[in-house]
Amino acid sequence: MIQAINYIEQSLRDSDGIQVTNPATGELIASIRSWSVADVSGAIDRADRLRPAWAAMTAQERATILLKWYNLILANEDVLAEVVTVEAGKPLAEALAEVRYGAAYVQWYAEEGKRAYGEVIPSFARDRRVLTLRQPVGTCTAITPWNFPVAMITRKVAPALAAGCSIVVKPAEATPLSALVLEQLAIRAGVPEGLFAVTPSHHSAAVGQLFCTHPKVRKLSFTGSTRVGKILMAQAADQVLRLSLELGGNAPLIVMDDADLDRAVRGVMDAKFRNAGQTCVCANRILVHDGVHDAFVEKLAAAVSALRVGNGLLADTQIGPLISPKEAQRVSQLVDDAVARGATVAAQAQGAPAESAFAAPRVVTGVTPDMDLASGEIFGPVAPVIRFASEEEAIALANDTPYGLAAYLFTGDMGRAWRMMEALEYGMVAINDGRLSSEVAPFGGVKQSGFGREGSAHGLMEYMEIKYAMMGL
Ligand SMILES: NC(=O)c1ccc[n+]([C@@H]2O[C@H](COP(=O)([O-])OP(=O)(O)OC[C@H]3O[C@@H](n4cnc5c(N)ncnc54)[C@H](O)[C@@H]3O)[C@@H](O)[C@H]2O)c1
Ligand SMILES: N[C@@H](CC=O)C(=O)O
Repeated sequence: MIQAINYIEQSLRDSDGIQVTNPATGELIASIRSWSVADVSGAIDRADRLRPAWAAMTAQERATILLKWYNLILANEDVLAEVVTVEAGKPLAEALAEVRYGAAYVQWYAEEGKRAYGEVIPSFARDRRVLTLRQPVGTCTAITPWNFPVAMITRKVAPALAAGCSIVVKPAEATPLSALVLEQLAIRAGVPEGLFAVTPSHHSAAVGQLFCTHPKVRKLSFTGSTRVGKILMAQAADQVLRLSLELGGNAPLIVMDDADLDRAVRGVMDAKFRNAGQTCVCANRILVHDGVHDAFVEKLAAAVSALRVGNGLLADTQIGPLISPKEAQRVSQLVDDAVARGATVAAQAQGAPAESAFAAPRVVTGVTPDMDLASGEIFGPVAPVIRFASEEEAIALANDTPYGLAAYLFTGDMGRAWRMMEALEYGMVAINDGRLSSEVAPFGGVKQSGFGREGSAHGLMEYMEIKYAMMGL
């Protein structure tokens, strides 16, 4: 049994609760308490009671505790990384990178909380003074997915705590263990127990409804699918609840005929195959100019064929399993459907065991926009290649989706890069690079990829209200 389970209090274990399994082996790792809706409601009440004392502290006092939490996460990074690998499947090196990435949000917001400045505004009258101040939103809730079980929590909880809010988090059922370890480390750092509460539950839909309707909740931050985001948005309308929605994507990665092809291939390997393709910002459609299509596909095929698939705990694994056998089956069906409609599997990595949660990394050529492989979110290690003939066609293809999270562009012409970046209807555009996530930058989408930003100074403002104060002299 992994060392990390020792971090989880005995009281949180329950043999009839949520069964957490290792997607690489199907083995049961732990069984933990599933919170009832009434229990979660109690957690919200408790978080709300603890909030005023936390909000009354100075930003520096909160920062001191958050920095202790940051240091504790780093001191336990190997344990946390192992938990992430065992419950989510991603290779250890990637899991460690996620833990450090997640910790970076805690450090960033510990510091940024001290800069939640107000304004003194030139007045509209000689005898009046106009100013603004920032105040914490209040008691918050969050619902998070399984694909980044550490970072998707810290990038909500750190700004919430830094702003002076309390927050109750329901993690994904597949990955509650890293969330519980994060909570324990926060308590050890000095965050009052219950101010940041983790409430894993089998009752996702009912807890979601509670988060939208509980009278003490002032905000819900959700990361997950567009389907569930829409349900929550409808439920939140009744009490005009403040929302942040970080939803699904269908990222285009455009390779122009003037691109450095080796660099573009490296970009696809980063943007497509991170976490076995289970990332909201994963390149979902590789759009390649006719003039370089064959040369590019040859290089990409060589790189994908060389990927090593296996259990994430093994040192040389580059691609772990998907989150469940059902997901692997869904991804294979998408490829089969595209092939039946005329596409070709141009390359495939070896080593993915059949009938399991593993999916073979593949390059599929001859894909057209109407195929399900191109129009939906793949969430697996498959790179569909679509040809185009002009800059205008590339932009039209890229924007022809209800999603608008991330886009990638490879070109050697800086004028074209600027022009195309502006024309892409996406919240984030990476030029000549396949990685854009960072705690210093505003992460978020447009269209049906949601609204709100996480990371950077903008992420703190998601947890603060502006109060306008006017004083007559
Ligand atoms: N934009 C981003 O920052 C971002 C980041 C990571 C993942 N995602 C998206 O998340 C999705 C993958 O994650 P997933 O499969 O866990 O998504 P999901 O929407 O199925 O689940 C996300 C969370 O919502 C909960 N949930 C499920 N049904 C619910 C309901 N009716 N009411 C309330 N909560 C409910 C789940 O238990 C889980 O905790 C992908 O679409 C991916 O693009 C987006
Ligand atoms: N991968 C994203 C989160 C979405 O999956 C990130 O880089 O933060």
